[in-house]
Amino acid sequence: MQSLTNPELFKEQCLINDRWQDASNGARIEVTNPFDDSVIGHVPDLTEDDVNAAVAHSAEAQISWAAKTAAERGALMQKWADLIDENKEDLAIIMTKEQGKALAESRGEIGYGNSFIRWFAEEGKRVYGDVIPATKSELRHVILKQPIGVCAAITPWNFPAAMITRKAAPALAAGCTMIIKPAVQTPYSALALVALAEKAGIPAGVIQVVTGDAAMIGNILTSDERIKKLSFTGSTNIGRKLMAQCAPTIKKLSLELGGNAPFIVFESADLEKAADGLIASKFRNAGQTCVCANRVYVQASIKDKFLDIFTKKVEALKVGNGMDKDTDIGPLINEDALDKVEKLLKDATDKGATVLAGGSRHDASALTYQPTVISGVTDEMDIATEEIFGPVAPIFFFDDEAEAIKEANDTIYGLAAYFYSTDFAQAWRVTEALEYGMVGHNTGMISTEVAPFGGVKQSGFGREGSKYGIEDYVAIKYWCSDVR
Ligand SMILES: NC(=O)c1ccc[n+]([C@@H]2O[C@H](COP(=O)([O-])OP(=O)(O)OC[C@H]3O[C@@H](n4cnc5c(N)ncnc54)[C@H](O)[C@@H]3O)[C@@H](O)[C@H]2O)c1
Ligand SMILES: O=C[C@H](O)CS(=O)(=O)O
Repeated sequence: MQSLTNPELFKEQCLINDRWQDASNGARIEVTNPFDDSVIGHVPDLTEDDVNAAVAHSAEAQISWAAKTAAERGALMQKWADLIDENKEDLAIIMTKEQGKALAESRGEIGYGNSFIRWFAEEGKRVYGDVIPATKSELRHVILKQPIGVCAAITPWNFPAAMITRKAAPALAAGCTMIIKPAVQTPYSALALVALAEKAGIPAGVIQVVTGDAAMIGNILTSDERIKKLSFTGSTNIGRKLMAQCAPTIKKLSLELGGNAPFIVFESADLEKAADGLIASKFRNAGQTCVCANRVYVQASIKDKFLDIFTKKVEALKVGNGMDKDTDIGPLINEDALDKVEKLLKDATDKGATVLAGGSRHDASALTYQPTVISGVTDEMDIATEEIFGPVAPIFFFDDEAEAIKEANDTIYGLAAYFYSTDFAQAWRVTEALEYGMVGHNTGMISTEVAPFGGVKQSGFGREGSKYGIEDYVAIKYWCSDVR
């Protein structure tokens, strides 16, 4: 890949144990740039034997990795984080080339992803147990927390780096090893991160990336007894499937799944701030994030004023090549994603919605779409229940708080929700009433390594980041001892 300061970061092989290798049968998968459909390169289409070898190396490496102290693991993780910081621009270029997002967003994701490595390098030192007061004079009750062992991660294309480190960091800090299967559309960010982990001195087999047929690799990662936990981030449909595949071996599971975030603008809101927050939440990554505003509810009493402010901001957004510094919105990931956006929009307008801005493909390239606002959206439209995963803001209207809460909660999902209000009594009521794992109040950007990221209902379970995130990678052992 041209334009990299450190071309060695562009890996077209997988690191299995201590060797960068092709698939044993030489099979390869082509990877393209979603902005112009140019071929970026190829990655191995690994065989079952190749993936099973990675599992074996992971199991072997886990023993010595767990034997290190948390401080020793943390020091190696900090070296890894230092190398990521040093190579941030190259990592961002790789990400924009393979995923399409604006370069500024890629830089942001690299920093966000690295924050998990630094956070858990420290959290690993705080995996405390307990000594419980004796129930009898001769008995001692002690609680140990130990690493659960070999872990696997299956990650999506929309955040090719952060979804990797948000899983690998707590796993490694706890003394686990990790095998990662990135999305086939965006493998290079994962491979570059692992190359830097190797350079930092993280031992062979501790963190590996396997590329190839998703179903085949998934079958191995969900069924192999040696793998004790699977962490999946992706669609709810695939999450259900993987959950079922993990059942026979009772694997520990974390599921970060789909979303359908409501974004509520109450009449007491600062409308300028609300419009800025909606731009940030809705159009980040061209609307391809699990926590994007997916349904916008505007109180009827301020709808005209808010829509005027918001629509003008949407029309100012620039669509283009993510590598151009002025680009706000890059391409969608593939033709299927674009087709879905067009189908949802046609269904909505056929059923009476009105286009206030955008509404069609952009001429910047084949997979770009105009940032779009539609109003007069109703529950009868498919866009009310489906995750759009594109730059379209559907506007609903409501009269009172009770109606807004009822509408906001009317979904199988429960990942993120947002509302703007300067009435703090209302803020307490609304936050407590919203059935979501995360609530943004007067902000459209909530994600940080210090807070627990995750959902309820069919958005999954488990939490990533925060003081809670490492708990998913340890097992509690109760030791009862008669000291007579
Ligand atoms: N909750 C979160 O933190 C979060 C974060 C990012 C994305 N997502 C969700 O992910 C979805 C978009 O990402 P996507 O299109 O990559 O999702 P996806 O579910 O299609 O794919 C996610 C990962 O699963 C793999 N996969 C697909 N089928 C598989 C199978 N049968 N066995 C094993 N692995 C399989 C894919 O190759 C990819 O690596 C959206 O629904 C979005 O909301 C959620
Ligand atoms: O798409 C899902 C990501 O988790 C979004 S965020 O970058 O963590 O907000």
